[in-house]
Amino acid sequence: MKKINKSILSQIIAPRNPNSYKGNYGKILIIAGSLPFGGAAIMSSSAAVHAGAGLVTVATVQEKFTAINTKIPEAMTVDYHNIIETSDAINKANVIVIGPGLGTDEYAKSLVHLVLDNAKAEQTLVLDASALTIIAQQKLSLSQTSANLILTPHQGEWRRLSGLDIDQQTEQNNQTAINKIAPNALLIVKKHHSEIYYQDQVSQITAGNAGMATGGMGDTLTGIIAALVGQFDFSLKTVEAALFLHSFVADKIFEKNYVVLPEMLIKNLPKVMKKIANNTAKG
Ligand SMILES: NC(=O)C1=CN([C@@H]2O[C@H](COP(=O)(O)OP(=O)(O)OC[C@H]3O[C@@H](n4cnc5c(N)ncnc54)[C@H](O)[C@@H]3O)[C@@H](O)[C@H]2O)[C@@H](O)CC1
Ligand SMILES: Nc1ncnc2c1ncn2[C@@H]1O[C@H](COP(=O)(O)OP(=O)(O)O)[C@@H](O)[C@H]1O
Ligand SMILES: [Mg+2]
Repeated sequence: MKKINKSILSQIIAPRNPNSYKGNYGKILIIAGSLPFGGAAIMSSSAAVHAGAGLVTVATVQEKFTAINTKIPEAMTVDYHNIIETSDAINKANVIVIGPGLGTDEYAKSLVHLVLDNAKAEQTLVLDASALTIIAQQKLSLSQTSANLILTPHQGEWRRLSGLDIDQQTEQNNQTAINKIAPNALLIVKKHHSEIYYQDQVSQITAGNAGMATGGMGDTLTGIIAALVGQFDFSLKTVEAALFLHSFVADKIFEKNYVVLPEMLIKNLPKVMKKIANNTAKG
């Protein structure tokens, strides 16, 4: 299994073109949150904004708009109960994230169907958390969508999707399972030293720490992945860089802190990315 190290960061994260504007850095739509899980939508969208996404829209329940607007004024909001506005936002996005804090009720299920039915080839779709649980419960096929697919289950969600118990989640078994579920998808199995499976290539990050074992850390990762794909386009390397960046920033924080909270990680993203981009520029 290939190990992903720090060098991946400077292969992807580059200085910005002086003549660029927000439209050059990705339109991200994050379909997330529900009454009990407002924080997931906040952490995912805040991570996307701080990792450099040009425009971020959160589709969620109206009750959470004030919290989102207060915490992340950069992000726009759409009421996901308004199907016309949500469909329009799906059409306009470069990257769509669905699942963090969405819950698994009938309405959440209909949103997962809406996205799977409407995502287009030039878009990237990140399926996380509740969306993965819905796909597993309903045995939904992922073959009808032509978008680039990124699945980000933790080991418990991967168990639901693949039917593999955690001690059976070996490289070989995971590869066979993703080839059956969605052969063209990029799969991240999240754990200590997360693994990436994509078109017969398997890689693993060596960064990451137990301080990250806190609610919202995966929601944060989805925002970082979306932001990097929005800025640097979909590729295995872009997703490897996003996964590594998440744990790399967390490791720096963990040197001096007992736990790594999503907010601490998110706040550090612009500075760490600037340092990487400066090094990239130096060659
Ligand atoms: N502040 C918030 O709004 C938060 C909302 N969250 C949302 O809560 C919903 C439920 O997600 P959960 O992941 O909590 O619950 P799940 O029920 O999907 O997964 C937890 C189950 O997986 C098992 N498991 C095995 N290996 C694991 C691993 N490496 N990491 C995590 N669990 C593992 C656990 O033992 C447990 O049985 C999702 O929509 C999620 O996005 C969470 O992200 C936490 C924070
Ligand atoms: N002990 C650990 N070592 C390294 N990374 C960890 C550890 N615990 C959690 N993480 C990382 O934190 C994130 C947790 O994701 P997830 O379980 O989906 O969180 P949530 O749904 O609460 O946002 C994953 O990226 C995972 O790899
Ligand atoms: Mg999660």
